[in-house]
Amino acid sequence: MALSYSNCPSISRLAPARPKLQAPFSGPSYSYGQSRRDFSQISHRSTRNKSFNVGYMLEASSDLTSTSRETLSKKHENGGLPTVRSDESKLSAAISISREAATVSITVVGASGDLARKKIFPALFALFYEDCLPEHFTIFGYARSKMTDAELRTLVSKTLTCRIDKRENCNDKMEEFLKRCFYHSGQYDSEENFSDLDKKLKEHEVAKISNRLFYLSIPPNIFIDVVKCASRSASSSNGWTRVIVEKPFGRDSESSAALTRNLKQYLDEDQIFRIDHYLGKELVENLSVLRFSNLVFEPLWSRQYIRNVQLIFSEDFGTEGRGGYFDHYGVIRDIMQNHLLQILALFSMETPVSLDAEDIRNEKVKVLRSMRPLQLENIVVGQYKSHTKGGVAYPAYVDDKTVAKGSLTPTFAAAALFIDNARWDGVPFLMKAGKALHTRGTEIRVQFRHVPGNLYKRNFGTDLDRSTNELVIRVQPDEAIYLKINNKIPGLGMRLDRSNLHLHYAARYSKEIPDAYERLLLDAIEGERRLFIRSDELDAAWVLFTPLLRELEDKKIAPELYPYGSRGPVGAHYLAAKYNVRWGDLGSEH
Ligand SMILES: NC(=O)C1=CN([C@@H]2O[C@H](COP(=O)(O)OP(=O)(O)OC[C@H]3O[C@@H](n4cnc5c(N)ncnc54)[C@H](OP(=O)(O)O)[C@@H]3O)[C@@H](O)[C@H]2O)C=CC1
Ligand SMILES: O=C1O[C@H](COP(=O)(O)O)[C@@H](O)[C@H](O)[C@H]1O
Repeated sequence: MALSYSNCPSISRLAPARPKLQAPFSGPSYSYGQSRRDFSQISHRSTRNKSFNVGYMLEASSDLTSTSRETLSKKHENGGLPTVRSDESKLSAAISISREAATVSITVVGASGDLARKKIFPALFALFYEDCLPEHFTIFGYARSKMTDAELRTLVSKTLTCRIDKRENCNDKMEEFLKRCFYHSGQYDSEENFSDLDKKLKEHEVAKISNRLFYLSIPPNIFIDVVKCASRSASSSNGWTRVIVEKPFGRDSESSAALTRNLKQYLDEDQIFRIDHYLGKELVENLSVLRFSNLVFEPLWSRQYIRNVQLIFSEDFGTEGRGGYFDHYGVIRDIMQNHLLQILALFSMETPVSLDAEDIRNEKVKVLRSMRPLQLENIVVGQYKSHTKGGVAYPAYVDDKTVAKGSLTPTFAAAALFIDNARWDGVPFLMKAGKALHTRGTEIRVQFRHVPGNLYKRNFGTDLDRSTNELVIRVQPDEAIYLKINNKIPGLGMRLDRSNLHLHYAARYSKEIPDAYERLLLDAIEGERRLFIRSDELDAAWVLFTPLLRELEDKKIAPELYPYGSRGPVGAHYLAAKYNVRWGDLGSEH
């Protein structure tokens, strides 16, 4: 059955970008560009917007033949709104032909591994299920393990699931998807093996243009070998070649800079898609919408009204199975320096000029560069120890055989960070991240200041803090946004209580929320870079954490032990108390 994109959900999330200043077809890597998801919006947009949609569409159509590209380019240069209007249907037709004229080959390097099985193949299937993959696409698994195509398909099929709201034809769809999956076994440092892959990819690239996406789902020590071999022996000869790089992006400023330098020996920055999957989470993406499209929030978004901001990550399981990796990095590098810091940057950045990837990333870099590097007195580290509960014995971190004996690696950390700019001067941004805690969840909590001269302060008793407003963005699980307000309890008396204005996603939206990897894979295929980390962002992030990480290691700071399944070390409460903050209770809406 021929596939079409027609059912792929239109993405109102991709708002029109600013017109590009450079020529749309310049540069070494083709930008297959924005999706037909954008094109589906064209007819709803104003004439004014159409002018930059042309730029957008031109970029999108970089896989057109040169003649049609030139024709489209000329139309753009003419500034030609009238032309655009009259030629809209021709343009759409040309673009749809162009899409048929390109194959996208997706190679998952490290296909035998955990992430590939758990996240990448299921995300690709979900995109296929939603008709979001191009008509001509092929998926190749690449790793050292010996496997046939059939064995890969069996491996992959075990983790595929169908969308809960659309179960029809699920098995057919799975079969169809699996038929497009192939496997090539090879070494990560063998150009010859990548040349063989190249030949196999070519056999499946039926369209005129071949675009290639490599997903590096492998340990970081082999990133460069793979990039070197893939770029020399298996990059596209007439379309784009992009590489998704998984974290960790180094261990500190130096190693991260070295990684970037080495990647750039073989790739241009715009071919590198550094993934932080938290940026693909629905509520993280919604942060900007909440802030910049609701008048009620943005005016309050500063030191004037916000007392503190909390970014809390908690997992109710340990490092099971990933101790080897984790012990080399620890929770500060694994969660704080990337996932939580990225959320912080989006939360606190100034209004970008537009929703264009570069404009957003410019603002993120600015705010990161306004932050104070973390200091030892503003951090508490912990490590889980064994604990028996209900007759079940839970292991200590150091019981993991892949973890070094006597390891001091933190599995928990709490930190106070500060942004030294006019908007946020003096506001503590508190981060807390831990494994093997009592619950699983990620939340952003915004505690507002007291109401000055509050007429009702008598009604709150002595604990004024309980009467301040709090905005909670529950990133996961059970996505929700709620605002804690004070309210009069109905009746003849004047008693107040705390109530929540509540947006509960499961109740409000029937559609299942896509996994972060789906969104990010689709963006990478479409050349949308907004949710990927630029190298200067990464540098700025490491500057904040590197001195502290070095000090922790040099001074061999011992983590405070906490029982598996507990709420973490008490030191985290002392740290918060130092800044007059009480941690929000994750998952609790009271
Ligand atoms: N798993 C997860 O939940 C997450 C993982 N990541 C990152 O994604 C990447 C992949 O993670 P994950 O799938 O867990 O990793 P794995 O440890 O499962 O490794 C993936 C594959 O790489 C090959 N490999 C493993 N170790 C080595 C080695 N020392 N030298 C050469 N090849 C090796 C193996 O394939 P073969 O032997 O067949 O060649 C393995 O199947 C990593 O960078 C990780 O940090 C990021 C976020 C979450
Ligand atoms: O990047 C990582 O993220 C996972 C948590 O991701 P989530 O989407 O399940 O919240 C974490 O378990 C892992 O240690 C870390 O490397």
